[in-house]
Amino acid sequence: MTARKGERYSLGKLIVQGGTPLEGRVSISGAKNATLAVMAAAMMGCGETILENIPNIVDVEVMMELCRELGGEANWLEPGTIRMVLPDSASCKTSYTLAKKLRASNLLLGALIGRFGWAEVALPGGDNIGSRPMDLHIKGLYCLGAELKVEHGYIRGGVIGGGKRLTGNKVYLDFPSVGATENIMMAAVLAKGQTIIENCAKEPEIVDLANFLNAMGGRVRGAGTDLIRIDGVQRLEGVRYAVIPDRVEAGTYMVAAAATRGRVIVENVIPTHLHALSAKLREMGVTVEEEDDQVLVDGRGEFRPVDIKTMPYPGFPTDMQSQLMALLASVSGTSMIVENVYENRLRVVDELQRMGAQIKIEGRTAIIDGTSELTGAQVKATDLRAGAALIIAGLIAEGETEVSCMYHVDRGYEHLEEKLRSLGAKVRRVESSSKA
Ligand SMILES: CC(=O)N[C@H]1[C@@H](OP(=O)(O)OP(=O)(O)OC[C@H]2O[C@@H](n3ccc(=O)[nH]c3=O)[C@H](O)[C@@H]2O)O[C@H](CO)[C@@H](O)[C@@H]1O
Ligand SMILES: C=C(OP(=O)(O)O)C(=O)O
Repeated sequence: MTARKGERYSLGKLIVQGGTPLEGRVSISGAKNATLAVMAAAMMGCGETILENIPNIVDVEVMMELCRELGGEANWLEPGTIRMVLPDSASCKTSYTLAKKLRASNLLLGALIGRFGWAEVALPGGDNIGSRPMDLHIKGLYCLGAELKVEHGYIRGGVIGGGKRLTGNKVYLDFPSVGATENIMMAAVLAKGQTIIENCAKEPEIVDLANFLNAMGGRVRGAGTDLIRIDGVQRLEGVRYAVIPDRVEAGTYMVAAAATRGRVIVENVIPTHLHALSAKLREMGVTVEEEDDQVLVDGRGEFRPVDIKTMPYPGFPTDMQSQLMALLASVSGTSMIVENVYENRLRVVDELQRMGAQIKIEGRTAIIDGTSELTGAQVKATDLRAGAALIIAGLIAEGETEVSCMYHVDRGYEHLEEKLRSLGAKVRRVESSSKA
């Protein structure tokens, strides 16, 4: 596949001309967060794995680089399809340089310890949206017999007393952490005996990972409920697998359609994954109709303000909160958003205020008074979803908005400009030489 580095590693800005309702159809790419977990798990298989429906985004590129750094192979076979293989001679070490670029590098911990009994991984990066500790991952892996130390920015360690295989056990998570559930699942799938993860995460990405591990020969049951049971197997085989569609990308286009008072059919989605968002949009007065693998969003009506609390799945996703805030900033009346997952995920408010949004923060709550018109301004993406929110705000604002720090957005949205332009949006990328 030809490199498209100019686009994917862009430091550029997005210029958004507001005022055009989005109309048409948009097809949703594979889920970033499912892809990254499945890619980590692919490194546990003996032989090559072919993954389909893979989005061409920066985080996927970095995960492929991490696989190569470990001594494996990872390459695009065609758009949407990658091939990965990690041999028995893998190094089990990831560098700070790569690991810091994304959150999901932390999933190599469970994958490597599960397969090789040992790992040394640099602490991950990802969005700066609040404290993102690894204590639940480490405690969970300790229950399976791995002793891990955090030293000099790395998590190092392996099976207590040496050896390659962990031992299944009961793990209770204090909070249903997505990453901790994924790491423990991967470590447990090759452990001796049975592991039970209680109060685990229930996100669709967890179910996708379980399906992938099972396709490789694992025995994982209960994914999607709050108790996962895993019977350890001796080995996993490389397979061919297609990841689920991205519910956050889908949700972003749904909100953009509503915000611009447009009408868009969002295709290649699993509508049940979008229920928390669809319910809120309907409560606002937006028409949302589901059919098989598509959702129609029609925003040509009167909107009411709503209140939102972010929660683990099936609650309202934290990853959709900023985008909805941009929409609510244009809805008359007072709406409230309570961010329960990350204590610092309201930083987008400062940027929306530059565009004239009337939003106050009290603790973890944003109080949005949607009476004033948004106006185009120079703003910066403070994280991936904040960037998406500012683009939505730009689409409804009067005049031109310049969203800088687009590298955040490039971590998670495939072909963003093309997709927006196909819906009639006036957007263009301008390269810049600095990250600011
Ligand atoms: C790559 C990926 O899949 N990222 C998603 C994943 O992130 P990630 O897996 O990092 O999110 P978690 O579910 O682990 O984090 C949720 C909460 O748990 C806390 N926590 C987490 C782990 C831990 O050991 N200790 C602890 O206290 C975090 O501080 C946070 O407050 O789920 C988040 C919650 O849906 C999403 O926003 C991210 O898009
Ligand atoms: C927070 C997110 O990503 P990450 O966990 O990769 O930082 C996100 O996808 O919104």
